[in-house]
Amino acid sequence: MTTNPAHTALWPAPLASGAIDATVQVPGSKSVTNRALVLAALAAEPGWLRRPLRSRDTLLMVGALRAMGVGIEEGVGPDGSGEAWRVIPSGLQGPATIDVGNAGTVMRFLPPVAALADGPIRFDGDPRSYERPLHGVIDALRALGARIDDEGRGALPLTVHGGGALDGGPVEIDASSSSQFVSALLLSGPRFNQGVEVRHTGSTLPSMPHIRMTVDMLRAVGAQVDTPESGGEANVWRVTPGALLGRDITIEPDLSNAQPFLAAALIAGGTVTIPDWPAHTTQPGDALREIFTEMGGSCELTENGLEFTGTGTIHGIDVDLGEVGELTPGIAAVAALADGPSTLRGVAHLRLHETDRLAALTKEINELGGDVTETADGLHIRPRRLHGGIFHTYDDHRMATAGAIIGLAVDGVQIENVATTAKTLPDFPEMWTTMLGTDRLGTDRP
Ligand SMILES: O=C(O)C1=C[C@@H](OP(=O)(O)O)[C@@H](O)[C@H](O)C1
Ligand SMILES: C=C(OP(=O)(O)O)C(=O)O
Repeated sequence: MTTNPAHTALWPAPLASGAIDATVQVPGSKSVTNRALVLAALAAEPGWLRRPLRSRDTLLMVGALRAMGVGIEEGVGPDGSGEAWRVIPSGLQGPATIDVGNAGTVMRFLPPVAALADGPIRFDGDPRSYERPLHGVIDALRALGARIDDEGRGALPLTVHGGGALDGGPVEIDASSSSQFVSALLLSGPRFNQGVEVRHTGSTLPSMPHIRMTVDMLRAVGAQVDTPESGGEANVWRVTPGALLGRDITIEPDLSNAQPFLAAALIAGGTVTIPDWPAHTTQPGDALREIFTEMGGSCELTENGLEFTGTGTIHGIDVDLGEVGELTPGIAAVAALADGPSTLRGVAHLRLHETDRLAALTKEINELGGDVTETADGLHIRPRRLHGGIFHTYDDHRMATAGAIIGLAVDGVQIENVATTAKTLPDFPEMWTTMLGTDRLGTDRP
């Protein structure tokens, strides 16, 4: 949880001056875009991604796949509508160097792809990427036949010495620190000689919706995925070897990135509409409909999208966020403004996200006068009257949006390095001020 001295620019978070009435078009999902890119790159024929997210994490994925020889071209979709990427798979080649930035999806989903390449693929990234768990992917790939040189670190930086193919087969992993270990092995599984059977052996498994997203998206491109022992929640996934189809897919809006805008209606009152909210989705952000309703809002899925209405009165909540961990910073920010205490549970693994999110939220909310304590697996938040001050973000996009949420109700909040939102939502500051009808200084537009 270190502050990057290069990123000390301060952004005055605008106060909400009244009830909000806005429609906010949220760009594509990071998680869906990066899975779609990997699956298209591994397919046996070209495919299309329409309305992909263009942000740091997805452009890193594009750059990495291109470095291994995959063609990714700008274009319009086959029906002529919307911006799109055309992905043209090819024999994966090294040598190549891949910058993972601080993208969990890139650092975890691509080593299995690299194991299928011909030649060495070097992985490096931001300093924080060295600290994020990767051992589950490294150990599993070795067990499945890959050669990886990590100089004993069990983490980045490392080199995967791709042999052009991988045996695959059964493998056990402990994915309690990140569901992305499971997703990573499943996504490339159809291309392993024997497919893959992943058994999770740890006691907890976060972010199940993201694993369901992986399974659904694999099936949508023709892969066979079975969950043999799924009496309760699945902990074994079997992927049969086989060719993947090149599809034409439209990326759903990022529902986790819709969070700050929905939160704005909750805090300021009024209605925020998010067009194209999917009726059925594996995205964890869909849980916001229930969570933010319990916290005082109401919502309706209409032909315009999700219409979410708040009154300005916010209730505390006691909730297990283990399945939807990436929503925690935004929920914590709203909870700090509620009329009663909140307990957020099931998210110990957030200590190893972009930053230690439990420590960062505690410190930053408390520095504004709040009363947050860390628990073994989450946060207790007792709302207090907050005051202005600098809200540090630790290179974490969701810390920046959490600070902006608090700034709606608290005068004088300044977000350090709001540009870190570029990880998944590069236009956040402009989208935010447009929604509020204010300019950068928080003054009303004529
Ligand atoms: O697979 C994915 O796209 C993601 C899985 C989750 O990771 P963890 O299981 O590591 O929390 C989530 O927090 C992350 O933002 C995206
Ligand atoms: C945890 C997150 O990202 P990553 O994909 O880098 O794990 C996140 O976006 O909240």
